[in-house]
Amino acid sequence: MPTLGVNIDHIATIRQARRTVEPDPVAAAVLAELAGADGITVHLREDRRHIQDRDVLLLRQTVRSHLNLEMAATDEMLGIALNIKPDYVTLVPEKREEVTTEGGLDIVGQIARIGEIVDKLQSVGIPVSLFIDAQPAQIEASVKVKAQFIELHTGQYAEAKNETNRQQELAILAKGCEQAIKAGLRVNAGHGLTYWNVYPVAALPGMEELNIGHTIISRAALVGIERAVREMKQAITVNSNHNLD
Ligand SMILES: CC(=O)[C@@H](O)[C@H](O)COP(=O)(O)O
Ligand SMILES: NCC(=O)COP(=O)(O)O
Repeated sequence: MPTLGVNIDHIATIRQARRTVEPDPVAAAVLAELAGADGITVHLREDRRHIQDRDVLLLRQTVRSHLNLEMAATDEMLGIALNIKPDYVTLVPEKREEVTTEGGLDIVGQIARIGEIVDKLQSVGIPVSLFIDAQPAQIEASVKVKAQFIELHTGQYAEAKNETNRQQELAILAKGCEQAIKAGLRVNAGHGLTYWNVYPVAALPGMEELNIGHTIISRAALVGIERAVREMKQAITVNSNHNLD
């Protein structure tokens, strides 16, 4: 069964909604690791809508499992990655206007540029994963640029409108996973996975790691609300510094 990389972007989304200091993704990463996360994933977007540079710097020092830095294939991000040296980098496509990552990275269409970035990162010992759709040509191109990993974009599977469509998307992922492993790539997957749809993807032969964020942070907000309200009632009633852990 694959390991779990917990994406903590949406802890930062809540913080940035108020431009304040809580909740801190660095603290969330510690708690996620204590709960069994095998890795921590953050997406440092060019528009800095959630994760900030400060977060990545601190996470580099505090993460005890492995830190996966998702980033666009730009010179700015390359500079940050070379400086911070995460445990691995996942190159992802990015559009300012999108609500979340909409598709896989087009390796075929920018093979020279991606190859150059993969080389630069790997020359200083940073393994690279490419976030792609499970299309044969994109997988072949990922082999050509010598990436170690791909991360299969599971968004279309997650958004399937009915069971037939879901099975079709799962079959595409299964085929892609098999093709990639045969070609020597290591395979991760993620995007839009939830408690309800994760198992069939986790069960794909050879799948190494699933990166999951939004559904975990959503659930954390709900399962944590009872305690949070109780603690606020306590803080209102007792005139002392509330000792939150
Ligand atoms: C590439 C990818 O799938 C993740 O980056 C995920 O989408 C989280 O990033 P956002 O929360 O910014 O969409
Ligand atoms: N690369 C996918 C990821 O990190 C998490 O995506 P999501 O679970 O927040 O959709």
